Amino acid sequence: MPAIETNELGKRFGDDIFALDGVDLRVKEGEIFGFLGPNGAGKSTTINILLDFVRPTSGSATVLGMDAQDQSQEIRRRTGVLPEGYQVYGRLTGRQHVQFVIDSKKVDDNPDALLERVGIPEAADRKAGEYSKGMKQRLTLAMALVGEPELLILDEPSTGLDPAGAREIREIVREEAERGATVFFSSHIMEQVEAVCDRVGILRAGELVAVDSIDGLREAAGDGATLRVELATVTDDAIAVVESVSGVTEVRRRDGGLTVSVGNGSKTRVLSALEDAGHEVTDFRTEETSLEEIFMSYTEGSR
Ligand SMILES: Nc1ncnc2c1ncn2[C@@H]1O[C@H](COP(=O)(O)OP(=O)(O)OP(=O)(O)O)[C@@H](O)[C@H]1O
Repeated sequence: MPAIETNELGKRFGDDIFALDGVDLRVKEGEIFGFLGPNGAGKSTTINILLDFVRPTSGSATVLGMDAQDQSQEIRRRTGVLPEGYQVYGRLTGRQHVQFVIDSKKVDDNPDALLERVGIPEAADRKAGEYSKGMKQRLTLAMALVGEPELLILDEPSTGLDPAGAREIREIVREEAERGATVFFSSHIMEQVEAVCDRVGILRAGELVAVDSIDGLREAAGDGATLRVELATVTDDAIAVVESVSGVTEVRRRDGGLTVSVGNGSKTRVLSALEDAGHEVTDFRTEETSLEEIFMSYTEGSR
């Protein structure tokens, strides 16, 4: 049974905003799934439908094998959610927030242990209205972790966090997956996604344009690569030589060398063209396509 499944899911706002258009998504049990897409692609709308905060206009969705609309209460009981833009209750303390979720889920977690886990134990007795943005985000994560949920749905969990906070989130996500939970999270931070996700889905203008492991996406993106060429001296002539090699799509001067985007088969031609023109190449290596480049290729309309 998939942890999340949508069938031809569609959502229209008003007459002409198609937030989702026939999305078929399957998230396997136990995996860490990154849900990517540019602003307005429909990520939050999808998440809101899974949790029955928003009703679809077509298609259907199941979460943990249950219908997202008919069994939403049971889904929310078994799911930990970090919603986008969660507003804290300014007058309640951090501990009271977590205790509230503990009580509503009828579990007996220790709120202080959860606040400790997300890195804000010393703020337990302070009013959440006084928390910084990152502290509020950490508090919201602690609330999502209550009751060891089978599924975690995190909408932009790293928003507002400093680098240490982002790393802690990655650790928590991994720990949760090791415990057996499925983690579904949306993010714009590609390094974060690349570091923890088993698979990613890329949404673009309401349509799912790719679903695969990052390596799978890299393969599908073709044989294009980025070359790093170190030269004894970088000159305009060297740049012109590289630009004239067939298959080269972009040449950038960076630090003491060149960063070159090339298609399949052009790598060695770049090297020989430079040497033929009398330029001394001191180092030459291929860089892996980053998730960010893959993301851009799917979402900028270039494929
Ligand atoms: N309540 C609403 N009323 C009208 N349009 C809406 C509503 N909620 C979302 N939309 C529209 O649906 C589309 C998808 O929005 P959504 O918030 O799902 O995108 P997103 O991928 O989560 O974006 P972001 O990365 O900016 O959070 C956008 O065009 C948005 O304006």
